[in-house]
Amino acid sequence: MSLIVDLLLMLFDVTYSILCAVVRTFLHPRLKSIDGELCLITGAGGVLGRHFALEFAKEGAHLILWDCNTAANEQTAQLARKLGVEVRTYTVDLSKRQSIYETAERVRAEVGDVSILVNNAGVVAGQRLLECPDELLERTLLVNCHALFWMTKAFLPQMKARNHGHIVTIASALGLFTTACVVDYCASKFGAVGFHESLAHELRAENHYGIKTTLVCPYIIDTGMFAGCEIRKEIQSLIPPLEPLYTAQQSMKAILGEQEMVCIPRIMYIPFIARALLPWEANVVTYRFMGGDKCMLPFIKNAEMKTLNGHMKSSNDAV
Ligand SMILES: NC(=O)C1=CN([C@@H]2O[C@H](COP(=O)(O)OP(=O)(O)OC[C@H]3O[C@@H](n4cnc5c(N)ncnc54)[C@H](OP(=O)(O)O)[C@@H]3O)[C@@H](O)[C@H]2O)C=CC1
Ligand SMILES: CC1=C(/C=C/C(C)=C/C=C/C(C)=C/C=O)C(C)(C)CCC1
Repeated sequence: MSLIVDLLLMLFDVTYSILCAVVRTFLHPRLKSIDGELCLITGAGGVLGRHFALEFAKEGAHLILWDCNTAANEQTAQLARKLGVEVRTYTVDLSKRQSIYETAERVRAEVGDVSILVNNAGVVAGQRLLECPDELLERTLLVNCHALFWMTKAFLPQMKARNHGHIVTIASALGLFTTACVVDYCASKFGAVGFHESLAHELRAENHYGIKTTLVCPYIIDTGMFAGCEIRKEIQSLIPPLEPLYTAQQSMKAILGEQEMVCIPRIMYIPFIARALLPWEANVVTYRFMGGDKCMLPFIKNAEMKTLNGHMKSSNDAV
C-alpha cells in the first residue's frame, strides 16, 4: 500500500517539476539576492572568469579571485573594485592539491567563509592523443576535474555548517557529448559533470537544501581558448560561437534563479539528448553532416602554431 502511495506522490512530484521547468523556460524566474555574499571565482584572470567577477560584483558580492596568472587576475580585481565591492586576489596553481588547500586556508583566515564557489578555471591540451605529451593530458584532468574535488572539500564544510551556499561548475557542452581530438578535455568535462551531479544528489540526500548547485554547459565561447574550432559554415551561422559576456549573463540568470543545470545556447540540449537516444552510428552521420566530427582540426592547427610561437593561448585583453 505504501508503495502505491509513494508511487503516486512521486508521479505528482515528477509532473510538478516538469511544469516548473516549462514555466521557467518561458517566464523569468525570481532571482535571489547575493548582496554582501563572499564569492570565490577560479580562473578569474581569464575571459569568462573576468566577466563572472564583474557580474557578481554588479550584484554586490565581495570577491575572492583565484588564478595562476597574477597580472591578469589583478586586472580583473581592479575592474571589479571600481564597482564598489571588496576584492582579494590569490595566485594559485589549481593543478596542485596542496596549493589549493594552502590557499583555501589563507582565504578562511584572512577573509572568512566563502558562500558562492564558481569553479571556472579550465585548460585544454589542443593536441591529438598520441601527439600530446602525458603532462599536458594530465594537467587538463587536474585543473578541470581533480581541482573540483579539492575546492569543494576546502569550502563545503563551512557552507554545510551554515546550511547556506552555492557551488557552480563551469563545465562544457563537451561534458555532455563528444567530438574528435579533444580526449583530455571531454574526459575532464564529463568528469566535472559527473562530479557535480553526484555532489548535488549527496547534498539532497543529506537534506542540505540551503546549499544550491548549478552546472553550466556552454558551447564554443569566443574567448580564444578554442580559437579555430568551427562546424560546417552554413550551420555555423545558425549556431555561432557565444559572446563571453552573453555566456556569463546567461549563467548568472541560472545561478541567481537557482537552476540546477543550463546549456548555453539551449539548442545544445539536442545533441545531448540525441547522444543518449540515438544509435552511435546515427550520431556519427549527424556529426559528419554538421561538421561536428572535424570541428577541432583547425583548432588543433591553431594550437600547434601557438606552441611553435612559444605560447599556448591568446591574451586575456578581450574584456
Ligand atoms: N572558451 C570556450 O569555448 C569554452 C570554455 N568553457 C569553459 O569555461 C571556463 C573558462 O574558459 P575561458 O574563459 O574560455 O578560458 P581562459 O583561458 O580565458 O581562462 C581560464 C583561466 O584559468 C587560468 N588557469 C589555467 N590553469 C590554471 C591553473 N593550473 N591554476 C590556476 N588558474 C589556471 C588561466 O590562466 P592562464 O591564462 O595563465 O592559462 C586563465 O586565466 C573553462 O572551464 C572552460 O573549460 C566551456 C565551454 C566553452
Ligand atoms: C559535435 C557536434 C556539434 C558541434 C559541437 C562543438 C563544435 C562543440 C564545441 C564545444 C566547445 C569548444 C566547448 C568548450 O568547452 C554540433 C554541430 C553542435 C551538433 C552535432 C554534434
